[in-house]
Amino acid sequence: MTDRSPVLFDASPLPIESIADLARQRRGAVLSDNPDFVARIDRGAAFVDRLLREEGCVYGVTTGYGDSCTVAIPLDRVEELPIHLYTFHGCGLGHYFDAEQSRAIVAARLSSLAQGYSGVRYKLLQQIALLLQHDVLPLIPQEGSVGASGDLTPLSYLAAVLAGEREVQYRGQRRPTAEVFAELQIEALRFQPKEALAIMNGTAAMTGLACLAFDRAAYLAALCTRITSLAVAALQGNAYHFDAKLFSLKPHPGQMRVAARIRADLQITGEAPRNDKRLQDRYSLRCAPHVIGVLEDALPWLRQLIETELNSANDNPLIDADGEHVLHGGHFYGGHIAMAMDTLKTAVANLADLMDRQLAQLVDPKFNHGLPANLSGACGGQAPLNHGFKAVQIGVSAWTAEALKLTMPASVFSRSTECHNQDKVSMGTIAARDCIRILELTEQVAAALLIASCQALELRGGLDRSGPMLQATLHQVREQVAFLTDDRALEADLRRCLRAIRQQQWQLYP
Ligand SMILES: N[C@@H](Cc1ccc(O)cc1)C(=O)O
Repeated sequence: MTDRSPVLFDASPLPIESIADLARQRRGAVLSDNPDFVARIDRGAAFVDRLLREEGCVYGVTTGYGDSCTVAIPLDRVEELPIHLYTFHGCGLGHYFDAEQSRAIVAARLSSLAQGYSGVRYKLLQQIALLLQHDVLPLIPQEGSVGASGDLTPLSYLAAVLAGEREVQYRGQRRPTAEVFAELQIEALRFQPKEALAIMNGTAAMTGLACLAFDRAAYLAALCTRITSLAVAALQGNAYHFDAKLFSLKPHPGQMRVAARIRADLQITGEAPRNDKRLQDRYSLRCAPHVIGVLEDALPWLRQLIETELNSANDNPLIDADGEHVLHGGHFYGGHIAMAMDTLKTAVANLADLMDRQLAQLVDPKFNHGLPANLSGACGGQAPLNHGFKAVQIGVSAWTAEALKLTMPASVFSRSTECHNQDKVSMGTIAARDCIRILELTEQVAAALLIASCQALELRGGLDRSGPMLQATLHQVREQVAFLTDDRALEADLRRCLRAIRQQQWQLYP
């Protein structure tokens, strides 16, 4: 049964799926009101207060930020400092994160602050939870983070909104925060001296995006496996390329899982014959488990990187209220997410490339073993006029090229910034944005392949030969997209199919 209970933020570790479910509005959000949790959070804020009173000096509270930490802030002005911090970072540009992405970002920040090492009040966590509960989402420009001093600029938009400033997305509209707060009777927060820094000085933008990317990639890997099975059936490929014994001899677990799924789809049980009539298919069929398997095998490692970041205190300085320490470090550095997203985007783009090659086999009478050119379903006098999937293949080539082009690692483009204080940075947010874009393009390729491979299977009259899993997929696709007889503009069909993929509408494998 799918869990519909609200995601609980109480410092216990959250899996990626909690953030993805929350972002997709399958689950709500609730902040723990357990008295021990509340007290633990507030102890951090109280310790910062005490420190300020006793020592009169705390980094980012009585000093300027980053390279400006040598500048002293007069004690009677420390309350103004957090307002300056989110204000001067209000310089993001580019497109805005969409609602789903913004929810993931806000939730990732709440998860980190709920660890209890950021020296913020429980009240601040409540204010963030309120945003999620009312679905009042900061309007955050995507560009302007180097992902090392935290996602300072994107997260300044969260800070500003908590304080009742800037703009939000609310019920599909872009509106001034103050107006929406007034409507919902939410009071703007006045930050304590360290609170704006705690909100902004972390990796939540890239981490929220990474959760969404992981979830989409895992679904795409399964979908690409199903598409491969459809293509093998439609091309009358050699199903024994996925033989269990064969895969036990090179036992990468994810790769073996992909082969097992294809075997189940194709209903292959017995032993491979000594000589199949199709001895060896092209690599985009024969090596599909070796391509999809790379992604499947990367997922557990990627999960570990993303979930460790998600459930970490990733700002600076950290406040250890129990040990009465201020811990100065660089946990805002998003190196792990940068590596995870650079890796994931490469693995996902390889799926696009694999499917692009499968389509090349399906549409081309030189390789498709007797299927009509371009998978056209037109007969008789109509046949010469019709071009079937010709333009779709061209589209797939373009989407694949665009995806592959974006795989250049972002993390190697570190550059010294902020007067050389941030002289090595992660670029993890750029990697995560690239990864999301590559996922979009690869989902487009998958939508096209799904439609084309179903068309091919039907042209082959192959329904009787294919097992229940392929039949189920064929019926599901037919609910969205009719068989292509005469040429028609396929954009609407592609978009319907794409929507189903994005909503992960089909349960593909148990
Ligand atoms: N990330 C820096 C703080 C910082 C904040 C805002 C800046 O504009 C620059 C730097 C640190 O903790 O060391």
